[in-house]
Amino acid sequence: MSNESPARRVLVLAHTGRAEVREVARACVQSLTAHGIGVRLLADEAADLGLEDADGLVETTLADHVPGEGCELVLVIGGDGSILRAAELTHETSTPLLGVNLGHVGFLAEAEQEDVESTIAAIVRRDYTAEDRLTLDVRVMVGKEVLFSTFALNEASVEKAARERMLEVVVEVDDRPLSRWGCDGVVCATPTGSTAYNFSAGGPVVWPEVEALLMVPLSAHALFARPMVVAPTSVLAVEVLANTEGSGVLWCDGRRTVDLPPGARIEVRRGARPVRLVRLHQAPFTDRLVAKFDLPVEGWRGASERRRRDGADADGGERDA
Ligand SMILES: NC(=O)c1ccc[n+]([C@@H]2O[C@H](COP(=O)([O-])OP(=O)(O)OC[C@H]3O[C@@H](n4cnc5c(N)ncnc54)[C@H](O)[C@@H]3O)[C@@H](O)[C@H]2O)c1
Ligand SMILES: Nc1ncnc2c1ncn2[C@@H]1O[C@H](COP(=O)(O)OP(=O)(O)OP(=O)(O)O)[C@@H](O)[C@H]1O
Repeated sequence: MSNESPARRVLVLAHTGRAEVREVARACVQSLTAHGIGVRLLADEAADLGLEDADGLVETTLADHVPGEGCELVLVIGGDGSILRAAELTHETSTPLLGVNLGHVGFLAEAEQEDVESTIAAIVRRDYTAEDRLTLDVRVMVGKEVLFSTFALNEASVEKAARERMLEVVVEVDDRPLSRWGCDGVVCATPTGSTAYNFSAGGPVVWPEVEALLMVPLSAHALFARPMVVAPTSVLAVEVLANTEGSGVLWCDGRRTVDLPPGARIEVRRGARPVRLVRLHQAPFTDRLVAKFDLPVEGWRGASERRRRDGADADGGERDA
């Protein structure tokens, strides 16, 4: 490994368990270094990529390294799970994340596999912006003791631990009790997470520029069990009843977890530190939703479609009957 310190440095994180990801990751490392940009790799991923002995502009993280420190962005090669993992690894440094989707959905990714070359070119030209995504700060209290604290980019989900028992909770907004539910769980989500677990639970899709916190119950056995949207300044809480047999489990972004004993109280508020996602194009969120969820839009006749057709006609395209 080299001791030289490059003027520019990118952290490359890859889902190295997959052969096609390894191939794309190696190509990205080669291309970035060929443009004089330093690449940092996690030590185990460098080994998986066969780059542990690479020198020049490639460096691996040392035990005392904060992975994203000193890096202008993180190139994440994988799917949404990889981006959530990257958010965890770099939360401290708020280094912007640029996802290249080699997963299944890749809702959070900005580029697809076929865009790798243009993505590297945009990095080289510094032709990108970073968008702040609202996060959650999540704290689990048992009595006065803080049992666990973490952040979430998608959601904090309080779930029942045993499949044969409902979870008994009281939910609270801004220090006022709202309702008591026997349920499978409660999802507290961000706008970013609105298309993930919240979406499956019947919560609303929230455009990312909206600042809000969401709360949606999972299979609540109750007449009032609607998805809720509250101000970003609100504080949500879910209390697992103290005198209940069912205990629970907290999951944040499907990654950070803790068991919830009866009496646990989970507090969720806007995170102090956003996650920054790199934008390469200014494509509207609506287009991403349509593309990723494969929504039917044939027959739409809006203004931009009319302009597009008029342009095609002027170029000799066929006119509609
Ligand atoms: N019933 C459900 O829908 C359910 C259950 C558990 C977890 N999840 C989600 O899985 C996430 C963890 O993702 P993973 O990839 O590590 O696990 P995973 O491999 O189990 O994938 C979960 C799915 O959620 C998608 N996803 C993740 N974040 C998304 C987002 N912001 N918008 C749209 N789709 C998104 C992924 O692409 C994937 O298809 C959690 O944060 C949670 O939102 C969903
Ligand atoms: N280098 C890695 N080592 C170990 N696990 C990883 C690595 N990269 C990603 N993962 C984990 O693998 C799982 C799947 O990640 P991936 O990004 O491929 O998501 P996916 O589910 O295949 O795609 P999508 O989420 O877009 O549908 C996630 O839990 C993620 O945290």
